[in-house]
Amino acid sequence: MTISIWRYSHFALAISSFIFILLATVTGIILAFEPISNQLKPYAITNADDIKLSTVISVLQDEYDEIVSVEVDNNNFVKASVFTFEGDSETFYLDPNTGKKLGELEKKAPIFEFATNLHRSLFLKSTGRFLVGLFSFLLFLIAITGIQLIVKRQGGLRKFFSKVVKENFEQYYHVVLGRWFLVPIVIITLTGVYLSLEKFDMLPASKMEHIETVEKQSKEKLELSKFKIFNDTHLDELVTLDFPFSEDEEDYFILQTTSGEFYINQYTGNVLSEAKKPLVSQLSYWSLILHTGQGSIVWAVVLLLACFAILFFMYSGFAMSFKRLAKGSKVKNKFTKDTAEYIILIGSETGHTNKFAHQFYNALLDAGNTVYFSTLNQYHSYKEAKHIIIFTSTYGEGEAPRTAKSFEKLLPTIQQANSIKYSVVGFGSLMYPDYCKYAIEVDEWLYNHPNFEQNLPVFKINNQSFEAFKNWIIQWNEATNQDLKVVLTKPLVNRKKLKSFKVASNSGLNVDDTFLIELKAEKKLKFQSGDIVSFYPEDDNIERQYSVAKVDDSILLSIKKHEFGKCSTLLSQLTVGTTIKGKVNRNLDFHFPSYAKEVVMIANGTGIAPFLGMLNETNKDIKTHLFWGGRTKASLQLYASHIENATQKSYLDNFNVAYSQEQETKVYVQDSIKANETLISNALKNDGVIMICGSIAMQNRVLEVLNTITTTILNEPLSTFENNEQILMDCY
Ligand SMILES: Cc1cc2nc3c(=O)[nH]c(=O)nc-3n(C[C@H](O)[C@H](O)[C@H](O)COP(=O)(O)O)c2cc1C
Repeated sequence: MTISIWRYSHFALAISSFIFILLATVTGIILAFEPISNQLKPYAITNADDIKLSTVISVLQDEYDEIVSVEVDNNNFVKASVFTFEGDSETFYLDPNTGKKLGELEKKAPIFEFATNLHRSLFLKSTGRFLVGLFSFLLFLIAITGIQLIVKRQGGLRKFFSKVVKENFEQYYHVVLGRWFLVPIVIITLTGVYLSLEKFDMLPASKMEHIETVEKQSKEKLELSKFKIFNDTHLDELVTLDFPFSEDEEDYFILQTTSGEFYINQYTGNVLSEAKKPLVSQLSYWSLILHTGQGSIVWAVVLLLACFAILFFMYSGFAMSFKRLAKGSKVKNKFTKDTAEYIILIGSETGHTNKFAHQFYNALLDAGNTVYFSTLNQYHSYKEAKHIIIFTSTYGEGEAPRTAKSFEKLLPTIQQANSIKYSVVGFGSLMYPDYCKYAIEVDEWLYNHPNFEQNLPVFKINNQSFEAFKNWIIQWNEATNQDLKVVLTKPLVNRKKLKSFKVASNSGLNVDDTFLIELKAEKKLKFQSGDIVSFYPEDDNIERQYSVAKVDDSILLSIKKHEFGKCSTLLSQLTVGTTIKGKVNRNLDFHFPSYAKEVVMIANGTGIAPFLGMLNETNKDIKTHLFWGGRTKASLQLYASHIENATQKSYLDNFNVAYSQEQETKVYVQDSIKANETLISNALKNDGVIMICGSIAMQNRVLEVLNTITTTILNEPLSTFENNEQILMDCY
């Protein structure tokens, strides 16, 4: 079954049972507090498996004239019905070790009474009970379809618990919490269904069949505390013990335990007859315990958390669906398919690709072009088209996403009037072995099709990176001689929340127009190398981010000044003592992995910045390698002192530099990586971590080389190590 069918089923089930599940969950939250509060009361016994029934009987015999019954309820409270020496009849909770009364029997609190009725039957008697059973079953199906969705998303059952790609808050925690709470939710729902079936007598008959036992030889009268069965039974097994009604030998003890029922001679202690609890009753008992959390504070807390998780799933599920609909691929086309020169076709499963395609569509329109926007499923003939631009994600295991499923069949059946230039942009994730596979296939089909001519090679974008998208726009502009602009629309920053940073040093520009600037936060600030600092120049308020190195509690940034770059120009001109406002965001995915035995850092240009700080965080026991690519020897001067310092302290074991302009044959950082394939494969094999920081173009080249190394030397695709969190990236 394809992922869309699972998603639709999951969504349809959730929609159809929303109100009932909401009611059941809210009342479930209230009810989870009942066993918790019960377990905090002094009546609950914690060491029931240590206390023998015979002990309880002896202490009760000392304290009272006559015992009628002893009972342990589902809360682990021990109850006794007795006659006192004064002739009064009493029933109370007792301390099983002393026989002393601990308190009167308590009635269920009205709030729990109310919540129980609502939870069990919605105050609708049998109809309500039926509905609750039905919706419990639907919730079970939602959980099962959810498991299937996670398996598909993670790329197989084996990767069920591997790293989850974070697309947004709702999606991330829907999956993460889903993985942790699926088991409790399946248990809650199955036990709920079972209890409903029981109420409707839909379970097989469960009468206990007594079998008389051959009476033991001994007819000797024994004290109760010497009865073997009372010594063998502990309180964790006891349900009730009813004492004989009279002293007549025909009257006997009736002992009910969690496993069965026994009739016991009141003088000899011999078992007269016994019956095993049928499986159906045992399942009913465990269903009740597991569904209500009675008797266990830990399980009751798990149930409580599972109820909160269900509420979160409802919120996040609807939020995701709403966002997906809002991101819909519909655009009000200004031009028809036969009048537009530019045709944008998208393939998307969950709508993330659409925002990039919309930006490109608007940029083309703003530049005065005629554009038509549609999906790959609606591929047609286009009379005036000169360019087709395809934006498509990859789903399942390298398959077409939902809005591209029919494209492969349609393509050979439709003839275009003119030769059309095409460009394919693939959206995918390096966490999957078939990275952007569908986009690559589309590119191949068009390449081999007589109507099409390649304008740009297929371009792959990892995890919806906007920086990578901007890089593709640059390539597009160069290839088509255009100047399209795309901006990532971000909410405006609240300037009052920004922090002040004072410039402690500024190296000035080097031969590559690059500089190092050191900033000190004016107020105390917690940060680490690899975190991100953002600045918002006042004239456009657009966010600019830089990767941070922490050196002596200062923020060290390495920045390239761009000719028309507002922020890089502003920063390059800051003198010592002046201040700038910004904020630091934690970037937990790119912190130094101090748990690893070996770390390989790979960077080009200013991407070296976070590593300059991390070289202070490593130690002699962690093998640390740095691969850096720059233009010339002079480019390295800016960082030389930091690298020498780390080498002297033995924090850096090996520094490998690749210059692209120093000699005739250009050497790039990916070439150094290729030349050191044994070092790289050994590091990965020994659970080492590879960190990559720098340009997207460098990242793509390096990843290709790494993939070749892992597949040829280690027989594993790079995605295996990516899933293992052994590849950390921060590229722009
Ligand atoms: C269940 C699932 C399967 C995926 N399979 C792949 C895959 O095989 N190859 C890949 O490169 N990306 C894969 N991805 C990542 C998506 O292609 C990526 O997140 C993309 O940006 C989603 O865009 P869309 O929402 O427009 O479909 C998968 C994502 C999910 C959730």
